[in-house]
Amino acid sequence: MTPPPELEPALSTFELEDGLAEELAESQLFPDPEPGLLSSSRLRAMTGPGLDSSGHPASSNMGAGLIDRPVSWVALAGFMGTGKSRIGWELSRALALHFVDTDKLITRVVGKSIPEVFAHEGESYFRACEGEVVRRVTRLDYAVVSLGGGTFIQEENRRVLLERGPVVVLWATPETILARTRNSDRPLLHTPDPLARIEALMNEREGAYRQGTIHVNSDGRPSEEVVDEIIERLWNYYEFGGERASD
Ligand SMILES: Nc1ncnc2c1ncn2[C@@H]1O[C@H](COP(=O)(O)OP(=O)(O)OP(=O)(O)O)[C@@H](O)[C@H]1O
Ligand SMILES: O=C(O)C1=C[C@@H](O)[C@@H](O)[C@H](O)C1
Ligand SMILES: [Mg+2]
Repeated sequence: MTPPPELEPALSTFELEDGLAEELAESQLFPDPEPGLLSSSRLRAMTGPGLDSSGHPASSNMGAGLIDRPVSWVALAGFMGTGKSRIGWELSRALALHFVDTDKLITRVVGKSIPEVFAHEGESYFRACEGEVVRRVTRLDYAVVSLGGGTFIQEENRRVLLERGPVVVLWATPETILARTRNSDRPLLHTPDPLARIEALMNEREGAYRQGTIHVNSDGRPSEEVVDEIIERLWNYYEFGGERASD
C-alpha cells in the first residue's frame, strides 16, 4: 500500500533507523536479546531495502537538491528534559531530514528500556553503547540526531560529533527539567531529591555542554518557537562558514 504523501519522510526515517539497528545488531557490542530477533535477514524482511551504499534510505529523495536547508546534518545535545527528542523530531520535519534518537536506537537494539539497561548491564555498558551509536550516526547524512542527556559529556563523543557538524545544545532551568521529567523514567533521577540531583549533575556537566556550537533556551517556550530559533541560528552558522548541505 502506498502511504499518503505527508507520511513518506517519516517512513523513510524509519527505514534509516532500521538500517542502523541492523548494523548495530551485527556489531560486537550489542547482545541479541532473543536469538535471531535482530538477525539481518529478519530485519530486512521487516523493513525492505534499507540503506544504499552512501547511507541513505534506498527510496529517499532527500538528497535530490529540491530543499533549501542550512545543514544536512545536525545533532541536539543538552541535559535530560531540555527537549532534545521532541524538538529534534519537529526540527527534522521542518528541514525534511531523517530523525534518529540515540536513546531510542539503543533501547531498540538492546531490547530493553534504559532503566533496565542501567539496572542489568550497568551505566558503563550504556555509555559504551552511546559511543558506538555516535560513531554510526556521524557517518549519516540528511539527519537530525537527538542525543541522550549524557552522550555529549564523554570527551571522545564530543570530539567526533563536533567534527561532523553543528551540535545545538538546548538549555532549561532545573525546575523546568524536573517538571518535564517527573512522570518519566530517567534512572539518574531515581533519588529522593531529584531537583538537588539535577542541580548537581548540571553543575558537573555545564562545561561540557558549553562546548556545543549553538545554544538555545527551551525554557517556557513552545516547541515551534524553539525550532524556529534553531533554524535561524543554523542559517547564521552556515553564512559564517559552517558546512553547507551537500545538495
Ligand atoms: N519547549 C517545550 N515546551 C513544553 N514541553 C516540552 C518542550 N520541549 C519538550 N517538552 C516536553 O518535555 C518532556 C521531555 O522532553 P524530551 O523527552 O524531548 O527531553 P530530552 O531532552 O529528549 O530528555 P532525555 O535526555 O531524557 O532524552 C516531553 O514530555 C516533551 O514533550
Ligand atoms: O543525562 C543522562 O545521563 C541520561 C539521559 C537520558 O537521555 C538517557 O540517555 C539516560 O537516562 C541517561
Ligand atoms: Mg530524549
